[in-house]
Amino acid sequence: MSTDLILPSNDRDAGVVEEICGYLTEDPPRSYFLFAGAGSGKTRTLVEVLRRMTGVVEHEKGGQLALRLRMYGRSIRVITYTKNAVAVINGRLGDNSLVGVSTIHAFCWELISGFNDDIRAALIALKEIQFEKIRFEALAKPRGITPVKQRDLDEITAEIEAIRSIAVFIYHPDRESHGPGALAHHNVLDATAWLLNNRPTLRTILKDRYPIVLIDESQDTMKGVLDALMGLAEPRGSGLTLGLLGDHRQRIYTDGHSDLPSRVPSNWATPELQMNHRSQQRIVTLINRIWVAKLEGRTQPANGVEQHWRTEKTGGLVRLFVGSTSLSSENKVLGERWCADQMRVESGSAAWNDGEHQVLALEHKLVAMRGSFLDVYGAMALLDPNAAAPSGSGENKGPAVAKFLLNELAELELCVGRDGYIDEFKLTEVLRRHGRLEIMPGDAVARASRVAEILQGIREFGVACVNPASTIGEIIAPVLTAKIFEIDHRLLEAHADKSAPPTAPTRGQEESKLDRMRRGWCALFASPWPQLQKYRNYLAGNSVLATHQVVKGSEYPDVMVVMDDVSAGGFLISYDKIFGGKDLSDTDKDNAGIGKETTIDRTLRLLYVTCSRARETLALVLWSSDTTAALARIQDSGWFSLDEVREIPDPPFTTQTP
Ligand SMILES: Nc1ncnc2c1ncn2[C@@H]1O[C@H](COP(=O)(O)OP(=O)(O)OP(=O)(O)O)[C@@H](O)[C@H]1O
Repeated sequence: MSTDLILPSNDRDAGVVEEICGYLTEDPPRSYFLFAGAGSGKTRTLVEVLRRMTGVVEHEKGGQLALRLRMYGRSIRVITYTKNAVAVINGRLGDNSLVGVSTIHAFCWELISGFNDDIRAALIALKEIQFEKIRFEALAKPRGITPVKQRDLDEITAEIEAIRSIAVFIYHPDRESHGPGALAHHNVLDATAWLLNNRPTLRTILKDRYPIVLIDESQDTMKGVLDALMGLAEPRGSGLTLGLLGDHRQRIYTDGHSDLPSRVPSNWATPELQMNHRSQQRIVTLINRIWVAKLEGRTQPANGVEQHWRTEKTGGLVRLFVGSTSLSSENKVLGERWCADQMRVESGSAAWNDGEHQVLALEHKLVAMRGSFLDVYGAMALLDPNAAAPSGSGENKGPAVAKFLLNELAELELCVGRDGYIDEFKLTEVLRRHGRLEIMPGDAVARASRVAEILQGIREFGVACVNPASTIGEIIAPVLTAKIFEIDHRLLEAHADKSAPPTAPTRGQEESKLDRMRRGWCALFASPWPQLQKYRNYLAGNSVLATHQVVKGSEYPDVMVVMDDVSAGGFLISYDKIFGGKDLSDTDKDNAGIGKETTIDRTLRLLYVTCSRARETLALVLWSSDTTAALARIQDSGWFSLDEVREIPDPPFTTQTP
């Protein structure tokens, strides 16, 4: 396969929409797997197909299909990975009663909710399978079922008994459910997969309601549900037609099949999108080369279409910066600023100057350090490790106990001018929105006194706000004292408690939730006030910082990918191994030997995803444990030309004036 192609046209994929419409309207219809690489315009293709299949855009066979769907009260179902993607597709599609778009969780719950006896049976069956697996594995070992294993087995038996006693199961796709009968997200997917495999009625209901199901990001779709649906779509003409859209090069979660293309039945159609409409030529050639790279430890096949850039996008700038990972975190951040400065000089793009380029780091802590909100992030992670960081699903609310700091306080802050002046009109609006005006005393004297109390609290808040040295604890004190909002009692109690925080546990030492949260509160109240706003922005996805994993589906003009294995501290990903600064471990070699997924496979895909987010310029910053070895390997790889690679100098870093 050649990597650098001369392009005849931007329209080489123009026939794919019609090709897919043909498969869906054949008699019997034919399932398909659409290979759609990064920036290939999957969503546009999907929406255009749906428009034709539902009679919005004139299409002879599509019009007939729409008529049949309408006659039998059926619709086409589209399953996407995030709620954001649901909104994008619905937005582009407009009002269309013949198409239902949802996440897989919402889809599964829609199918099974209310069938409480079936859900119960599924959950018990799944627990019994788990029980048998643990028992079987334990019996195969010389020590047999040890007391610890027996405890695990007893726990499962108790869980089965608890499930038996539940009459009604509850679930909400957009949030955690609590209380008796509450199902976790994975329970719903597992139960649906089990029921589709074991309950013919559910299969009939599904086919009858949704004869066509199209699944976006199928490479990351939970394999249990995907397998059940793929089984239902066989043989052709069974009543269910599937359309899978995906890019196995962009698989970053472990839920999906490790090599989906190889599992696609041979009688399915496999159309391909060959264009990359997003990125400049240099970025497209880089991702093409990355994907076909022959690397030691790679088990993942290099199958997939080579992409073509648009004829007018013949530019693009890529630089790889390599520095020593032994530098302190602070120096790494300064080093990355130096890299951004080099990008500014070489690309002439003002974004690199103004810090408007998108920084992608491997892990939330690294992002928090680069975004100067590490104290607040660390504190939030202690309050609720599962809710402190954006998840990529678009629903990031932060720890529920800190809701006041993330919502009401942010609104209050907007009522304060730069000089600490309070905009009373805005303030009244905020108080009204939170129902605080309704509970004002009716009596005129009491009311005046209450207003004075609130204003006093707000004024003190305003003064503290404009002082960047204020801590979060100091900022909220007057707001709490004046009881301006209704606040979670846990926050109130924590703020009133002036005791010192418990000491952090040592490695391997257990810590109670109470102690962990107390440490979180103390750290939060002691954190510098300006960090809170930065943290809120990050949580809401409005920051120029993100982790590698949450950028699925996004694109940015200028991207810096920070590759720092040591600070990230994980073991599943290692950029240094890909770039040659670190040797493969024995486990990597063993896994590669038996064809099991390796660190190299996972890291390569993540690198593919991050690089393919860039439209114009891309800076890769590698913090390596052996810069000399890495630089030599990089030279051999052929991914970059010599003048695209820079060694990051030792600190102090000097930048050039713009
Ligand atoms: N046919 C087209 N002509 C011109 N631009 C297009 C076309 N299709 C898509 N684009 C543009 O290319 C960019 C990438 O499209 P899109 O985000 O839909 O790709 P994608 O396939 O979802 O990519 P990824 O899987 O990498 O997230 C967008 O800016 C989009 O507007």
